[in-house]
Amino acid sequence: MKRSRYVIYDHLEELSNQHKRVTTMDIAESTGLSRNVVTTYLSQLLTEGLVEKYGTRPVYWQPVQEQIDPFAIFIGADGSLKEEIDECKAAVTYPPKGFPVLITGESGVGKSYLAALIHQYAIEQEVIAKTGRFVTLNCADYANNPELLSSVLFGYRKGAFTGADQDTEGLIQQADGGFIFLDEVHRLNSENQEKLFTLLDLGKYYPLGEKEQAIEVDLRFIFATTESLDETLLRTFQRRVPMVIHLPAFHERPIHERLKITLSNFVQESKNLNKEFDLSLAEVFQLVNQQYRGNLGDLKNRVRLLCARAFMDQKEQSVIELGTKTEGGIRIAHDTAFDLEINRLFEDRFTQLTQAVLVFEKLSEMNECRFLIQTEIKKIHRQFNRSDLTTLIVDSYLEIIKQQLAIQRRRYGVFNQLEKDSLQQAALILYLFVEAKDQQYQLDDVIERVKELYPRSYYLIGELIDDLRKTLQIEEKGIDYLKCLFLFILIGEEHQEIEKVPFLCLLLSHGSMASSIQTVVNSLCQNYLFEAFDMPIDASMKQISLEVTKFIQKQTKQNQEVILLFDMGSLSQMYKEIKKQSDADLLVINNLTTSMALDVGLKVQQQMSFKEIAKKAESYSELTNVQYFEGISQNRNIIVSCMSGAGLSEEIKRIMNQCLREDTEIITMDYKDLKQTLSSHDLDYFSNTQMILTTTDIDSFEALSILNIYDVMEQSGAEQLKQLLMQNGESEENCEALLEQLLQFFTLEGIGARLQFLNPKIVIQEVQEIIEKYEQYYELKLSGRDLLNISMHIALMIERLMVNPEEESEPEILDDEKKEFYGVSKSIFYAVEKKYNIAVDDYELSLMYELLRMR
Ligand SMILES: Nc1ncnc2c1ncn2[C@@H]1O[C@H](COP(=O)(O)OP(=O)(O)OP(=O)(O)O)[C@@H](O)[C@H]1O
Repeated sequence: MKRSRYVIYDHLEELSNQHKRVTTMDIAESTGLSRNVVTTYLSQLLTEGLVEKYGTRPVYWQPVQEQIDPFAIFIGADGSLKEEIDECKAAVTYPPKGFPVLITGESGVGKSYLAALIHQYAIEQEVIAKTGRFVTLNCADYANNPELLSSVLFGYRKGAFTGADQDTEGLIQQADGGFIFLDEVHRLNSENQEKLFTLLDLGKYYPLGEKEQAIEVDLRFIFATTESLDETLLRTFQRRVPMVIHLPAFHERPIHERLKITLSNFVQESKNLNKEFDLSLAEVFQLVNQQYRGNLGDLKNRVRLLCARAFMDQKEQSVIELGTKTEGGIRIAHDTAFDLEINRLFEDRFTQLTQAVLVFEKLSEMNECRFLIQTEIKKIHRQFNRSDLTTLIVDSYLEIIKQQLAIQRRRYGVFNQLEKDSLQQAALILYLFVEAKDQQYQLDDVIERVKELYPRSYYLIGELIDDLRKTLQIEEKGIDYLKCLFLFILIGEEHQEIEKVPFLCLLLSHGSMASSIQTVVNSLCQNYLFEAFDMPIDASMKQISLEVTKFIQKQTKQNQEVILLFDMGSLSQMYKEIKKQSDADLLVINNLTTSMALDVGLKVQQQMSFKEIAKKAESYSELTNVQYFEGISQNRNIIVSCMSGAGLSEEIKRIMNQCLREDTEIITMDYKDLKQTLSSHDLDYFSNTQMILTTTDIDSFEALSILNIYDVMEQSGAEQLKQLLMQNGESEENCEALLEQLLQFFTLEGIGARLQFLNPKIVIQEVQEIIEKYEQYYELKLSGRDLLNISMHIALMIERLMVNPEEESEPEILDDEKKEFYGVSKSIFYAVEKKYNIAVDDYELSLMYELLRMR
């Protein structure tokens, strides 16, 4: 509910709009609240700076008039031309007198319009008086008569030339206190240029026929040119006019701005003719996607012509139709306005939306998450005004999404369960995304989670958005959030079918056969089974493999089984190329036909196992060859999988690669994937796997050796690892090196993670020396796990004592053994105590004693 004081504000605004001088009593009557309550709220609004008062007895109230930025109506000012507009603003306000601006760009890009807005901005900013004029001159109009131009610009004295019968002031004089805008400035001849430069440099000029008395003026300059700045005159100009603003051609502007420009032209015509238009989107997009020599000016004329013709033919009709609306259309009403306030209202709504609805905990609840998005979108939708241009743009986006969805539906056989309002919601989300500029997105973990939960759906949405991006030329920034929102809205519950498909299935062909087979199979199966790549006729194996690599890289799950059907070429070469990309199972079948793809597709759909599909494929036809590999890798391998994350597994892989024979492949796997792989395959699958190293115990085949990395820190675990490695031909030396490196890594790693101040690399050495001394003195050999434990204890103790020196502890009564231990310890710790300025007291020593005595 709206806060009461804002209700008061609304009433005040309404009363003021009726041109009333509003008193407290007026508001009390209008709201039905008591005078006292109204007074209290008004004072709160006054403090908030939302209202102001004037007069005494009675006091009148009025809403504070917000300063309107004149550039706000310049389409692109808060979008692609934001930087340029900021520069214009700086040129106006730069003390003491701003500086001149040179606007470049093709004909009709908005140079004159921008110049006029700069003038308005200067008035708004009070850097010139309200009476400061905006005087313009197109130098091209006088290009053949420089004398005349000079007289028009600088004025003349009586008798300066034949017919000069009185002193006449020039445009420069008229612009005194304001702006002069010189369009097509490159058409000035050299003499006039000189005069202009003197004026720019000294603020003085001589009218024609005046040699003695220079006239001093205080004016600002804006120049414009359609020429490139390489031209000599313009280079001299640039030295004096440091601020150059380039306006891009219409076709270079982003699509949403081209749409705004085009539609606002129609709105203007609707106003002129006082008629509504039913506009076909095909017509709009034809206009939007064209290049015009005269840019926005030409476009304006084109729209005017179109409207005029249709008006002539359909004068009697209340709504005029423009183009055929088979591909959708939008209604332009004469009161359709481009409401800047509304626009501003939505500016950062996309970020708010993502933050409000992409809640990590809810992501796995498809329905709930979608409901949240829909609720937020509905709230935003309610703020839309039917007569606003924004609505038309959203409608256009809706049509574009519809078209792209139709393409994707044909290709992938999905997007079949769209809810009624989904398209409208997606269009609004897209609108908010496009308008949300310079927003900070900080939900990376959310994206990762969505990718993990819905990998195939995310891929499909990615393809849709890639196509949309091409059509709309939208920015990359934040695109992943758009994908997430689209996924919930457009795929929704359909994800269950999409995610069920367990393999990556690819069709590859020279020419367009792959994509047409893809269309048939995916549409018949009503699911995304196959991705297809049509390759040029002369595509090399390298190009093909590059395409496949790119595709695999786009997938969230990298190690998925791949089924690849292709038309011609060497089967074994294709197999080899693709196998390089992934360790996962691979089935390659050649001589692709539609019925073969359909057969494979159906088997995949029925969740047949990889091996069964591969076996069945062998019987396709005499012409077909099949090669497949089911197994974790063809090489002798060790799988490393740490529950605490890929980083740790990668580190262990690095160490193993350093220490072990080169021909042992170390494969890292996500812990969940490992569990799944173990449960969904038989032992044969792991025939080349020597062992699996994990951080958590997993149940598996008895014949498969699974070792806990932490057990390897123990004597018995270390022995087991060594034995296994040596059975497979690893030298004892390599095994010892590996054990030592692992131990060091875990010690360093564990301690490093816990130490806040000390450098673990240095401390660990000192700690190792301490432990070695104990081992020597007591003739001990500590096992890996104990070593880790005690090293950790000592390192953390050193830091703890540094940061929080302990109070002297109560002396305890010591037996002989302890006495000896304390004595030895004092000398062992001596160096460290000195270095870190700490005192290892009896209490600490008693802990150490306990730790070591237990060994
Ligand atoms: N950013 C914009 N937003 C809205 N309308 C614009 C914008 N830029 C230009 N226009 C409109 O486009 C038309 C052409 O603009 P303008 O005349 O300023 O172009 P120009 O670059 O000065 O052209 P020329 O070089 O031919 O003089 C005008 O009707 C103007 O109102």
